[in-house]
Amino acid sequence: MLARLGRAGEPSDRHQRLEDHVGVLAGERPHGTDERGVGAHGVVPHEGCGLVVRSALQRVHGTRVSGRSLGRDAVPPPSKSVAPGPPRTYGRRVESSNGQADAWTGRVVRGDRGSVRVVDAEGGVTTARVAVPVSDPLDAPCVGDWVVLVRTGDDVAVTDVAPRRTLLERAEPGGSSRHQPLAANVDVVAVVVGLDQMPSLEKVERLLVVAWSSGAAVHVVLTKADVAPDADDVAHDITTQLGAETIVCSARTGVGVAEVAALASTGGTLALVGSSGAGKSSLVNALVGDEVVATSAIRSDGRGRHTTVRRELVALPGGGWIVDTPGLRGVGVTDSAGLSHAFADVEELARSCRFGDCTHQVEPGCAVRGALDGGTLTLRRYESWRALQREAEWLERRTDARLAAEQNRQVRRTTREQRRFRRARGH
Ligand SMILES: Nc1nc2c(ncn2[C@@H]2O[C@H](COP(=O)(O)OP(=O)(O)OP(=O)(O)O)[C@@H](O)[C@H]2O)c(=O)[nH]1
Ligand SMILES: [Zn+2]
Repeated sequence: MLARLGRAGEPSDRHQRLEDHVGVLAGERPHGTDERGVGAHGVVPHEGCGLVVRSALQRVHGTRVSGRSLGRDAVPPPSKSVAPGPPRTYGRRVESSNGQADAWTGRVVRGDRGSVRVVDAEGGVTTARVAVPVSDPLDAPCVGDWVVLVRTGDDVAVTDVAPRRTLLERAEPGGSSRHQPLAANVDVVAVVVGLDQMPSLEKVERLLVVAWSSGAAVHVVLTKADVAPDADDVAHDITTQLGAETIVCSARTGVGVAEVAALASTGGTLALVGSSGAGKSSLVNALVGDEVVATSAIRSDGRGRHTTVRRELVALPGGGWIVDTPGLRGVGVTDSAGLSHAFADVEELARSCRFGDCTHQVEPGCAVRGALDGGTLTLRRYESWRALQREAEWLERRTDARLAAEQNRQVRRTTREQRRFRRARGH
């Protein structure tokens, strides 16, 4: 199995590793990154699948294009085509070493429990069973992942997931320390905020932390500008108070939609996050120019507003890809890396406090309190930072405790098995 990126590492280290893993399976390189070779990334063939995955991946990357291609003719055509068709570079059929199975690569456009839909180079979509070990929910292939598919008879299985360049994730609802993958290999995360209500800066800050934790670039998209005469003032406040780049748009009138599309137009992947009803699905429809995602307004059963149940990767007409995520009601802050980005101003102040372990409460020489007193930092932002920081720390402790408990269970299981084995052999 391919190594998964750990989330527990030092933020900068994690992001460096994310960068190092750029484009392992991708036939096209994400914008803002260099073309890199595959072999250097330590891609390991999946044990027992009988395929030379490494050379397959090299071929996908265009470093080894010669040789026989047996997949194409040996395999029934994929079930369906997506429109508009994805770039042909999205994956390629690859050679099998045993002549019994064949394999190819592609990108997950939709993830369901236990199965995924994968688009390949020809634009075909295949539903495949997930056959990679998933001990942590984060290991499960999710939308945006580059995967290796293997066909054996009628069975198509995902046998490998490429290391993720970026990963948008959230803490599972209900206070659990488990994390849920939302979208992988995203280049830009847009935090979508509906201007039909006065946006809560704390909520936007929370979403910004989640967005920055992914390792992708981040923008705030203020939508429904058609019902907000003060849209530009709100944008100004968000830019100055939260330090985030902001786009004002309306799915209804089309204002600013091209600007949002430009975030992904160089072939990148754009993910939308935001609370339920913010206007994400409507924005996807406006961007794609089609009713591709059900919006709240056309839901007929009247049961709540959680309309976008499926997070599908959709091709944008002007290039690039977009994925909508379900409305995040209670988003858990997943790690401190995102916090450092979303509160870069406050964390920079904290670094210049006199004491390294300053709690920014009563200590002399506290730069944070100094900024509060001097009026350059608002109490609102300071309190929002403290609250999210406490939450991230709590979650990290819970995660460590859970991982330790799982490790203990594994050790006990192995010891039990060894004992049984020795007994069976008469020792
Ligand atoms: N006036 C106005 N209303 C909009 C706009 N975009 C969306 N809406 C309305 O806002 C409501 C919610 O829009 P959705 O696009 O379904 O919101 P969502 O963020 O996808 O919601 P979830 O799928 O629940 O996460 C619907 O009634 C839309 O018609 C806009 O630009 N202007
Ligand atoms: Zn301090």
